[in-house]
Amino acid sequence: MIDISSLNDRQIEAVNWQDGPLLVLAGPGSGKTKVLTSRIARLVQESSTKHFRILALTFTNKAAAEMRQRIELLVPGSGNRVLLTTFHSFAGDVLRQHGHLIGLKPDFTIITQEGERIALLDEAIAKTDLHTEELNFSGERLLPLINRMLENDVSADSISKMVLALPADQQGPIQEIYGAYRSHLISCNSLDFPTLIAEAVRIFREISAVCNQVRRIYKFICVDEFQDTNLSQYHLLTQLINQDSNNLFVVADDDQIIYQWNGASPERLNRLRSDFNMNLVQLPANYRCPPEVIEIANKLIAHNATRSLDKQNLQALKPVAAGNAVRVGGFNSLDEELSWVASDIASRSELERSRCVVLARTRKALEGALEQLVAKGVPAYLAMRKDEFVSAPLRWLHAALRLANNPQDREQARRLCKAFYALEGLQVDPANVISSSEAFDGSALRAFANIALGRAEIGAQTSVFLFSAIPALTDKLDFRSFTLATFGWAEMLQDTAIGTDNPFADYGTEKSTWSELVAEIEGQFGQENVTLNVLLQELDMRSKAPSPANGAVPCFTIHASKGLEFGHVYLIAMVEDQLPSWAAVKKGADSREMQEERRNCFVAITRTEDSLTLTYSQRVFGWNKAPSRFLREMGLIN
Ligand SMILES: Nc1ncnc2c1ncn2[C@@H]1O[C@H](COP(=O)(O)OP(=O)(O)OP(=O)(O)O)[C@@H](O)[C@H]1O
Repeated sequence: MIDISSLNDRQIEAVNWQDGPLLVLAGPGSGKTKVLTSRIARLVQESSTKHFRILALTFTNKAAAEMRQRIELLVPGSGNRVLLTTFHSFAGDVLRQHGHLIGLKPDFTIITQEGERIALLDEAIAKTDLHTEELNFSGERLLPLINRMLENDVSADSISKMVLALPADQQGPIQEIYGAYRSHLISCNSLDFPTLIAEAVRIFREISAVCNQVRRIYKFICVDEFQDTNLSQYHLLTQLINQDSNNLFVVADDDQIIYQWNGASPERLNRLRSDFNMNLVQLPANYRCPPEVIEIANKLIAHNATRSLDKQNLQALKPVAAGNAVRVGGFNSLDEELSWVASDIASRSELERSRCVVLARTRKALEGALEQLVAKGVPAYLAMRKDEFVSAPLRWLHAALRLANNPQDREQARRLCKAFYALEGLQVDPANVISSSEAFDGSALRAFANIALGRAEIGAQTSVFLFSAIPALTDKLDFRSFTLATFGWAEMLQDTAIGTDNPFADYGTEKSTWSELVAEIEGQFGQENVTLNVLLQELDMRSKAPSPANGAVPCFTIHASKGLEFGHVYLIAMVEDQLPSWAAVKKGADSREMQEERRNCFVAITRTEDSLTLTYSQRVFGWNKAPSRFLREMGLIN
């Protein structure tokens, strides 16, 4: 039996929820993750003789990995009964299995770079007969609109309504370009993040056999952080629900919607409640924050008009501790402010320092904070997504694997040759690689090896490596042996490397990141199910940023801090035009944008376990700024 004795009554009610739809409307720090993982563990344990599976959808790989670990601890060996994954990864899985029904091959490529998406959109526009010069259309100009259409799951049926807001002469062309972009991606066997979801929805909608199969397998569906779903993700979810049982368990907090710009919306929660007639359990008890923080959080969020009408106030369960749990500091300039913050963090013991975080609405303010921390000898880092590896050995490995998977990929041939030059100092022309690949059954990778091996300047170690590893990879697609062989080769080159241009900078860190990511993917799918395609697609969905050094102080945007908790929170640059943002201030006090900014502030302050420090300055980036209106709304300044 799962031990739920430490849970409160409402948490227990949610954990023991059996069939039918339930919305767990819960504030920050109320144990949402605990409830979700305990319920899944209980369902698995109580149905050990059954074969159905449970699907749990999250928004980040990190959240999915953490929950998988927690469930594994509660019910060891539960991996084959539970699929804990992100919306995008789930859609990728569906498309690998069923994408052939819409003309997609299982080894499709995921496009993560904005520039590549723009180029594909330009190609799609060129394929139409439209005179786009007159309309001043380009991929760069249209991509944001196409994104919005994809986030809103615009289909062939609904598109004419969606484009009504555009000038009359643009409506027809935009409809055509939207269709052309989706078809072009499929003809290139490529998808970007929004089309991953959109094409999975299309399969479910158009091919009922697929939809029914998925509904039969997944008897229970759970969603974490539902408030972040855009319409397209919502449609994906609704297709999965078996209408007879409606076993949908959703955890959400409408006060933590901070992805409105990405298609999330406060109305979606209301729609869910009416579409599925959801039962409701609220978790207002907060185990994380000091009562002083809860008091200001309640005051702040009460100013938002679009909350669920029946939403209960947060209740503080932590006792009041000695000392000030909330501090406010006003300064003359941002430099002075950040210098004070860095000194305050530096003055803490090593242990307490490692429990600190610096939060800001924008990266620019965080860069200043990082500089000040480092100057005061405090190890710190800026969290950011890293889409591609940068060290030459990892770039070479990644390009080689991508080329093995997609033998005629010109871009990967170019990257392979570039990384090879950095490592071996030998120039191979990518155009030559592609044009000579016909003689190697279309394999650009074998053509590359043939050209490189024919060059007199090639080193003996590289020769041996290419001669044995490339055919082994292209024949069996065994990425594990190839990875080991590549690391071995790279390390031999590293030992003899000379010169100042170091192609091995970051190699050690990136090698560890590679291994961690592969282990995470194998943990999600089971080692035997991770083929080369699965590996590459899942790698594309993950950040390649290294794990931070132990004890280093994170400098996070508020968005990056979502779902996390920290001993001491420093929320900096609390001025108008930063938090709230300039765009929200321009839209006005009652705008949707201003409410989203208020939720940003709410998310930031509720990360606090022990102490919260809010700082602002008169001069920020050279401009005079007023203190944030949120400080007043929280009752912290007059
Ligand atoms: N019944 C409980 N008794 C004691 N501590 C609890 C209980 N439930 C949750 N907690 C603690 O409260 C903290 C917050 O829990 P959790 O991380 O699950 O919050 P959350 O609701 O997912 O928060 P957020 O919305 O901010 O991401 C954790 O440290 C957790 O251990």
